Amino acid sequence: MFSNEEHKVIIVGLDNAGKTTILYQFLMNEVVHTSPTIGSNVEEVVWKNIRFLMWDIGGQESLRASWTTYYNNTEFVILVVDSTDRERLSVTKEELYRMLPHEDLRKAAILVFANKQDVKGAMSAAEISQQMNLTSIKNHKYHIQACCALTGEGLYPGLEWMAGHLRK
Ligand SMILES: Nc1nc2c(ncn2[C@@H]2O[C@H](COP(=O)(O)OP(=O)(O)OP(=O)(O)O)[C@@H](O)[C@H]2O)c(=O)[nH]1
Ligand SMILES: [Mg+2]
Repeated sequence: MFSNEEHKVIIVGLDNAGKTTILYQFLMNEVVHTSPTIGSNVEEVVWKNIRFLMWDIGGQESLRASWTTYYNNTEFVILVVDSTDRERLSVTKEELYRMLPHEDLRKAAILVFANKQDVKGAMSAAEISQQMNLTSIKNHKYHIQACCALTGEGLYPGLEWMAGHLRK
């Protein structure tokens, strides 16, 4: 059955995590030159006849308070983690657990991308999952996927997971 429905996705995470790079990999299968996002980018990504409306939101500290203004009707949260940034993983964790109880995200499923796996010494998805205590998440569907936005590796397996968890 063909569904014309559009599935809203927000892409969040700290500055420099690779959110914008991921959005444009999905859109064009290319690495674009990025600069820090002020505000947001929005693009429609169509994959296997599924339409995702993807909002890529700036992750700088001063912008994080505005993330909530994007939550309404969100079906998927893609949380992008810079797997090389051990120092700030706790900040990402705080941001995640601040988001989860929000009423507008009550039904959202969470996909965590452990990005920058091409960098030597990057934390594995398992390590990030453990540090972020993802198994404590009880009221949301979630999945963690290792990826590299520069090559695109791991990105489509992430979309595949989302496709399996569309809101019915
Ligand atoms: N080595 C490596 N670098 C990456 C990867 N993904 C993104 N980058 C680089 O990381 C930097 C930041 O990427 P952006 O996509 O602009 O990050 P962002 O999350 O959108 O940042 P803000 O807009 O400030 O929130 C850029 O130099 C990217 O080329 C990756 O998988 N591996
Ligand atoms: Mg950006």
